[in-house]
Amino acid sequence: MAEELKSFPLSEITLHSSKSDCWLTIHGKVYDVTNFLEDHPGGEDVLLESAAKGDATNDFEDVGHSSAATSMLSSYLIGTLDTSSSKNGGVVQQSSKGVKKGDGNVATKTATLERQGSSSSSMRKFIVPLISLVVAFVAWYYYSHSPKKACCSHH
Ligand code: HEM
Repeated sequence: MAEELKSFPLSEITLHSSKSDCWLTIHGKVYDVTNFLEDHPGGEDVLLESAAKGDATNDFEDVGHSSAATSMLSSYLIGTLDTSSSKNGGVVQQSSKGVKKGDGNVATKTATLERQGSSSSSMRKFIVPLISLVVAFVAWYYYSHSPKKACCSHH
């Protein structure tokens, strides 16, 4: 009898990050490691930290766990990661960073545009009087060196 695994959004997994209730997700599967905390050769703290993030995939892989460790996972399996919540503004596996990064990029782009906008407008503020000055100087130069003046001067 194939049991349907329950699916949990990442936001719910992160709620279970205490010593007495500790869930984490690795490769899209959700594990309740509460009873494993004390037995984990890497210590309980790392598990609790990963649980607080929810997605422990990278942490688990970075350590280079043995195949024995990987096969232990199945005994703690309680469900799968619900990725559909991302469409409703939720967070998905490995994408909480991505989402934030995306927002960050938009913010950076906006800031850059704003900066460009303000710099180009300050450029205009600077260039307009400069051009007026140049025009005024050229006008004065031609006026004071005009042939008419030279012709009518009696020096
Ligand atoms: C349910 C998930 C996990 C299981 C079943 C598990 C199991 C194991 C096992 C059996 C070992 C001994 C070495 C080996 O066989 O590879 C180990 C070591 C280790 N684990 Fe995990 N682990 C899990 C999750 C994590 C997570 C999320 C981290 C986060 C960083 C982590 C960090 C470590 C570290 C640092 C060691 C090395 C300990 C040492 O060599 O002193 N583990 N783990």
